[in-house]
Amino acid sequence: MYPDNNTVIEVNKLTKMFGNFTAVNALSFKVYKGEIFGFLGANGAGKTTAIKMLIGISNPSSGAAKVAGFDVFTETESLKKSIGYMSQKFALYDDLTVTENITFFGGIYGLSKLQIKEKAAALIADLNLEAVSNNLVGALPLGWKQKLAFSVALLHDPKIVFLDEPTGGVDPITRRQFWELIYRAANKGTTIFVTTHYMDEAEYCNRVSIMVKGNIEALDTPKNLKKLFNAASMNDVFLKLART
Ligand SMILES: Nc1ncnc2c1ncn2[C@@H]1O[C@H](COP(=O)(O)OP(=O)(O)OP(=O)(O)O)[C@@H](O)[C@H]1O
Repeated sequence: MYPDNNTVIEVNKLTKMFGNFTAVNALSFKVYKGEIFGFLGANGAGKTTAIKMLIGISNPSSGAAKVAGFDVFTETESLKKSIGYMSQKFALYDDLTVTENITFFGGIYGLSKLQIKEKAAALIADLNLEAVSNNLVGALPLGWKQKLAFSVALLHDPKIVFLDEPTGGVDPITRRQFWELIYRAANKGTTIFVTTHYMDEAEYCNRVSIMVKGNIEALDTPKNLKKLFNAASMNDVFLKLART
């Protein structure tokens, strides 16, 4: 399905130690253009530590990785320009309006004034935010904030967007709507690297890896993982692995 020349993330024995503690242990995997890659694991499994290395803000202890063609040790500035990032904890500025947030992040991403104006108009229309474009983001419902934060993370047309628990705290219908945006971005060729604790979302991914105590214990399509673990759902797969 995904030929090797479409590899956008290539990880080889990537490891992170904190003193004597191995938080991420020799991860090796590839992620492809336009793929929705689920990066699962229980609390403390090492997901955030791995993501920090992949987005170029934490030096690996050993191993190698290329993200969007850039080395995570030596080319972090170019790497950062080629990716988008959104987490549950840090997204947008509550005390700026919708338009101001878009303008601010567009500037950080190095877009021109004209590009920002055009992209802001398209984004606001796309998300049906016309009526609230001059409202403070802090006053928006959480689900709207998340959709806006995702769209802002895509402003500079990154090759890959990293989503660290992007849908925490909202209801299943709102999460489903968020995933519609993910599918649209993936269909346009953007790679989605997503962590989640919601197993229904794991089912939506093209492939899923499951980390247990710093190791990737399983990596395949949801369909194959269910077969492999003789499980009815990804929830069952996850519980079987997490219990081992
Ligand atoms: N800076 C640090 N120094 C020491 N230990 C750390 C540091 N950062 C993370 N850890 C430890 O590394 C392990 C993995 O943490 P990490 O935050 O990557 O897990 P996670 O899978 O992202 O968990 P969660 O789902 O709760 O976000 C944990 O045991 C954590 O305590």
